[in-house]
Amino acid sequence: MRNLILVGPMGAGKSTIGRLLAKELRLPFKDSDKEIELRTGANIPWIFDKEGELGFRDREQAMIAELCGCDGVVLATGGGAVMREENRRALHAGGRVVYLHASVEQQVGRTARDRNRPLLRTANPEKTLRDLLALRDPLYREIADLVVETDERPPRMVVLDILERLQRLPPR
Ligand SMILES: Nc1ncnc2c1ncn2[C@@H]1O[C@H](COP(=O)(O)OP(=O)(O)O)[C@@H](O)[C@H]1O
Ligand SMILES: O=C(O)C1=C[C@@H](OP(=O)(O)O)[C@@H](O)[C@H](O)C1
Ligand SMILES: [Mg+2]
Repeated sequence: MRNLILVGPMGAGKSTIGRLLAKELRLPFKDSDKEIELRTGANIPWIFDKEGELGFRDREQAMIAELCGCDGVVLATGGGAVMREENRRALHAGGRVVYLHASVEQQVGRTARDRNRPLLRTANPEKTLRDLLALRDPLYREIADLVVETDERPPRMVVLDILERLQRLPPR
């Protein structure tokens, strides 16, 4: 399989664990959101403000298509990447897909201090995360080769679990 791709909700740890996995595997690491920021020179909240969510999703779709065409990279996606069917197809075809699962309670704790997620600027971020997870969880599962629990486990332990379970996956 060409790439190793992380999907899952905000605060699951895709960016953190992707970086550690890439280091461990000595592969390049790409974070779709970071690549969009590098390419545009703007941060994610600014893009949402100026272009709306639709503008961001179009940029995200183009970036996912490009990054899924790479060979031998670890790729962290944004939590909403699975919302578009075109992205799900590209991600599934682009390599092994790992769904990093986190409970809503853990997501709340891990995202509370970070102002960089425009979708969580709501009166009740916990409800927002719960509603998004209800909608997206089946989509993460639809394309995942592995579902990995991240609740109450430090990133290093999640990384070791992924590496061990990847070895035991049958070929697709
Ligand atoms: N397994 C974990 N246990 C505790 N904290 C974590 C874990 N994974 C990530 N974090 C922390 O949660 C926050 C969000 O992680 P991040 O990698 O940005 O998530 P994502 O990219 O999935 O939104 C960061 O502060 C990170 O250090
Ligand atoms: O869930 C989402 O729709 C989003 C998740 C974010 O990435 P992380 O999942 O890395 O926080 C980022 O792409 C954007 O703010 C939208
Ligand atoms: Mg991230």
